[in-house]
Amino acid sequence: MELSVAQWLLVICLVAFPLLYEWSITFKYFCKMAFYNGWILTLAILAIPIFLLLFLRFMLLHIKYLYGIKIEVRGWENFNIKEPYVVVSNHQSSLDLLGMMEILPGRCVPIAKRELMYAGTAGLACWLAGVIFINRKKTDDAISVMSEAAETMLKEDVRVWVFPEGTRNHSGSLLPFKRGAFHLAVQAQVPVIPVVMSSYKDFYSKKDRKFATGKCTVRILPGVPTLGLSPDDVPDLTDRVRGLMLDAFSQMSTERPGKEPGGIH
Ligand SMILES: CCCCCCCCCCCCCCC(=O)SCCNC(=O)CCNC(=O)[C@H](O)C(C)(C)COP(=O)(O)OP(=O)(O)OC[C@H]1O[C@@H](n2cnc3c(N)ncnc32)[C@H](O)[C@@H]1OP(=O)(O)O
Ligand SMILES: CCCCCCCC/C=C\CCCCCCCC(=O)OC[C@@H](O)COP(=O)(O)O
Repeated sequence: MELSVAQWLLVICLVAFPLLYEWSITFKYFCKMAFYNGWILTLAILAIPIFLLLFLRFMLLHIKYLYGIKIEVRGWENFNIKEPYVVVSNHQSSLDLLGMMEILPGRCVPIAKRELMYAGTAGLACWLAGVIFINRKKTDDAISVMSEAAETMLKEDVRVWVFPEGTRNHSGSLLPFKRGAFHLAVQAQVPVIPVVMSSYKDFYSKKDRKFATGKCTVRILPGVPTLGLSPDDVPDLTDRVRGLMLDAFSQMSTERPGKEPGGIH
């Protein structure tokens, strides 16, 4: 039986792909990231007609199993607050979505950069689900969107999730915090609940093109009240919350979680 050129190419690809995947850490990294983004874009098509953040959450929960990432959550009790609050969490990578979806409280809306709105089906699903978009290039616009969010939180009893570093940070520590989240909490007079995701460096590194299986701990810290605080107190509140998160992050980094078997290797 003679094979056509197309068939030969197919055979070569079928043989080369698994070999490359096993031998090259970089190839594996790009495959896994491509699948991550592609899978989210695909799932978003299903999410578009439902447009509920809670639905997005349940749709994305299985991804940690595909990637063999074990997520341990500590401090659930700190979310047992009936009133609205502002969640602030560290931001290492787009993989934060996994930790975020693991604990996303009900009626909680994330604040995201405006560019995400144009991320194809995922952007549309986020927009329909009520994600709040801010234009980081126009400070005044971003501030007025966040002030509106403070009113909405109280009027509609919603919680808001902010990444106060304002950008992804692979440095293995926390960047200085922007103050928007804390102004928001003070304006609404609601507590700030810090959430810390442990470092991914044991299993994921964009710089080294590494993406293995592993474990991440997500800690929900006790809420920090803002009742009675004024805009003048925001710098101190920001520093205090960052200090608490940095302590938790450093402590979790020394715990050095071991690798977990399973998932896409
Ligand atoms: C199946 C499909 C699934 C799809 C996926 C599911 C959904 C998941 C969605 C996940 C989304 C995750 C997205 C993550 C991101 O996009 S992170 C990037 C965007 N977020 C942020 O940037 C938030 C943090 N940034 C801030 O808080 C900033 O302060 C900001 C408000 C944006 C303004 O930034 P900037 O222009 O850089 O200015 P400064 O920070 O320097 O601030 C200038 C002065 O203004 C004061 N300030 C800030 N906010 C306020 C406010 N609300 N009210 C009054 N004043 C404010 C600030 O304190 C500065 O003054 P001083 O220097 O303190 O005097
Ligand atoms: C037809 C258009 C196709 C567009 C393809 C876009 C590919 C992206 C697909 C899916 C994205 C998955 C959603 C992940 C959400 C994670 C949010 C995130 O990590 O945003 C980064 C933002 O916090 C900070 O950005 P910068 O670090 O400042 O940069």
